[in-house]
Amino acid sequence: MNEKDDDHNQLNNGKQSLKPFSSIPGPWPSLPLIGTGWYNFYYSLVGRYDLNKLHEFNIEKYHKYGPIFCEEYQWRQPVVNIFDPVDYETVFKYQGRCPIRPSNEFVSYFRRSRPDRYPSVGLTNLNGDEWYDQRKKLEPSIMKLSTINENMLNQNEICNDFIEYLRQCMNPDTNIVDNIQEATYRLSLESICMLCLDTRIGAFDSKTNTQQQQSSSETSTDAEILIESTKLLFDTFNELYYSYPWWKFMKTNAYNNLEKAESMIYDVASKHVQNAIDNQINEISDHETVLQKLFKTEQLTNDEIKMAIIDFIIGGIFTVSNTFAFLFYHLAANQRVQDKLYDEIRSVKIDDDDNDDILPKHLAKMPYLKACVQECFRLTCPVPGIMRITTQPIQLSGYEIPANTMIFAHLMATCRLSEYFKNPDQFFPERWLDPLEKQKIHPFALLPFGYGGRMCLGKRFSESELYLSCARLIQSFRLQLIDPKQQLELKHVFVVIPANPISIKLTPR
Ligand code: HEM
Repeated sequence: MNEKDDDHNQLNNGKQSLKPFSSIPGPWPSLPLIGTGWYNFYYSLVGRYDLNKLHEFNIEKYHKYGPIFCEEYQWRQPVVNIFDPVDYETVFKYQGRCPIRPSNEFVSYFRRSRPDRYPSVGLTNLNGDEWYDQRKKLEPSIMKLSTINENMLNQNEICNDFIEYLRQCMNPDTNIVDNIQEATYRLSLESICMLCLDTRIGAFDSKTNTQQQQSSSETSTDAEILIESTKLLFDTFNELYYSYPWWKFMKTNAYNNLEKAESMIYDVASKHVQNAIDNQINEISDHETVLQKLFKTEQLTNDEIKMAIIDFIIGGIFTVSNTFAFLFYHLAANQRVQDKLYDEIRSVKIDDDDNDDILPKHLAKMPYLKACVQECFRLTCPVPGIMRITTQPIQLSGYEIPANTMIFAHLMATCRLSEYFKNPDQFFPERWLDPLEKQKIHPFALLPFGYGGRMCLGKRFSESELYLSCARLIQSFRLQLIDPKQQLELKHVFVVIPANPISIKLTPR
């Protein structure tokens, strides 16, 4: 969609039949100050509303009100909730040159209070021309396919260490790895640091169990501090984003934890970024790292580069590691799919198996692997939804939506509804490969990384990391659940993660 198209007012199409904004269904009445917040409060009293189960509650509301409903949040600010891919298409196609995503006010507030550290609130929290300017400077450094492909050999080395780390974690009698997420956090942290800094942060160096970490932070490595602080950060996001903003009036527990997590991440990450800056600034290497590319970008200060990389690290740990955990669970729970995937990997590597490395040329011949990752995103997308503020009047599900309206697109819920996906609870990668099945899926029904100008900056890197590391793991081990009937429960902590540790039996191939 170009700017000229954006100027076109979408409301002009079929205006006569539009229903007014005020007639959008939703909880009622809307009270002074708290709007329809009483609804969530009422359901929390009867045990149905729980911040960690928001993803389920949203599906309940869908069944009650339909694919579009309006709620009013603090100070009666209306929020239009949508579930229909047709409406997603409208929102994302008419978002203009600078799509507006409401910032995390609490992060912005904290970062503004530390101008000595943060030159701005960071790309994720910027809007308008300031966002556009930063995005144009940062995007080429991390979204280029050549950057991602050049990183593949490094990523293979990280996979060797990941596989070795799993061998160490495994119970030698049963081959069971308890809590595979502890390993996937390390994998995703090591990978994002390698991409951005061209340095190994040493995430697999020490195997400290969670109990030890809790009792003594001195035993934690830098990698463990980054992982634990990121977990704490997302926990506080959940509370600060979805609860009443008491933090604006006094420092709440959640806000104190946000300060603590942001500060710990800054201290550790900025030390590593500074080391990389000192070591690499004049280094000539066969490929340019993200850091070196950022250095070449005119008008980016050292502090801006540091902050961008810190935000890439924060963005890269939690989302990718939990996607890995989901993916390994689905493959362990679906032996038919895993066998088919293993056959695909073997057939691609059969003429070229000097070592276990998987390179872009191999990935290009692995459509089933890509379908497995796609299906994992559909069934268990770590980002449950995306918010936007409309930049012009639009129509959604036949209702008139004025400019400046807050929209919540419930991406994850859509993927779980039979209205949009056949047998939505089944892990069935073939739906993405069979042309007849695929054409029944709306192109905007699965958008794990968002869409358009504000789409995730880590999309390319995350996909390649997921493909490669998954292929390497399946090449080395058969994955099995200890209890084949074990259900995957989800927990909403701003993103969606497994509610309980996932234990997997890894039988060497
Ligand atoms: C499975 C992995 C990931 C998922 C599912 C994911 C998903 C998302 C989503 C849904 C958005 C919002 C897009 C929108 O508003 O349209 C986003 C934004 C963002 N992501 Fe990711 N992400 C992932 C990994 C990463 C990684 C590895 C990085 C590190 C480079 C990253 C960096 C960012 C940044 C910087 C933004 C803000 C972009 C902007 O506001 O312009 N993400 N991500």
